[in-house]
Amino acid sequence: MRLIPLNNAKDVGLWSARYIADRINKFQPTAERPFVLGLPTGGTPLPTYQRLIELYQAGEVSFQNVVTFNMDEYVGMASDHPESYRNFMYNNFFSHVDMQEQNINLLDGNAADHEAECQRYEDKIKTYGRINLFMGGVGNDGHIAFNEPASSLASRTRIKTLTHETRIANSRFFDGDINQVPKYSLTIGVGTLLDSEEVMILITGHNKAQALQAAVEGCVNHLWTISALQLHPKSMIICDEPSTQELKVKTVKYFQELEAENLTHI
Ligand SMILES: O=P(O)(O)OC[C@H]1O[C@](O)(CO)[C@@H](O)[C@@H]1O
Repeated sequence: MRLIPLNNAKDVGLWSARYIADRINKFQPTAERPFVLGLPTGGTPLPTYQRLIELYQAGEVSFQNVVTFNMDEYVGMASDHPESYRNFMYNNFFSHVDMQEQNINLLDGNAADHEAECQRYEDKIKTYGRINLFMGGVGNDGHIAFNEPASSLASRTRIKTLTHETRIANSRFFDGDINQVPKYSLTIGVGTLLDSEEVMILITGHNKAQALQAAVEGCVNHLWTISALQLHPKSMIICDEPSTQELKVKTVKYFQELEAENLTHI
C-alpha cells in the first residue's frame, strides 16, 4: 500500500486529479482500447472532479476514450432527484468534460430486478477485462462504496442496507432529515473493487480518522471494509492532515519519508 499524506483537502484534489490525468494520458486510450475508470460520489471527491474539469479545459486530458463505472446508487430514488448519484455525477463531472454518453455506466437503483441489475453491471465490467483505476472515498465507519461493516470481503455488486450511521452522515444532503435518506443502495462489492488493476482512495477530514487508521494500521477485518485494501497488490490512499490524527506519528513519518525520497511502496 502507498499512503500519500498531504496538507489539506484541496491538495488531495489536485494530487489525485493529476494522477488520474497522467494515468489516462500514459495509457493512450482509443475507442477500441478505452481507459476504464471507477468513480465515487460524496463530498470528498469534489475537489478532484473540479480539478479534472480544469485539466480538461486546459487541454491536458481528454475523456473521449474513457469508460466509467460508478460505485453505487441509492435504491428507489427518482433518477432526477437532486441527490441521486446519477445526478451528482452529471452535475459535478460528466456534463463538464468530453465523456461520451455510451461510455458512462451507472447502477439503476430503480431497476425492477435488483439482482439482475447487479449482475448486468458485473458482466459489463467484465466486457472490458477489468477496471484500470478505481477511485473511491470512505465512510466514517470505514465502508468502501456502500459495503457497510460486516460486508463480505469477497462480495460482488448487490443490494445493501445502509447503516443508521451512514444515513445520519448522508442526511446532510437531505436537509438534515434522516427519514429522507434511502435505506438501501446498489453497490459494487469489495471483491469487485479488488479486481481492479489499481485502487486509489481519497480520505479527508477528522471524521475519517478512525477509518484511515483501520485501513493502514488495523488488521484486515470485515467490520472496516476499507481494510480490504491491504489485500490489493496496487492500492493507494491520498489523505489530508486532519484525517491522520489516529495514526501513529511513526506511521505518518514513514510514509512521508517514502514519498519525499520518491520511493513507491506497494
Ligand atoms: O465523501 P463522503 O461524502 O464523506 O462520502 C463517503 C463515502 O460514502 C459513499 O457515498 C458511499 O458510497 C462513498 O461513495 C463515499 O466515498
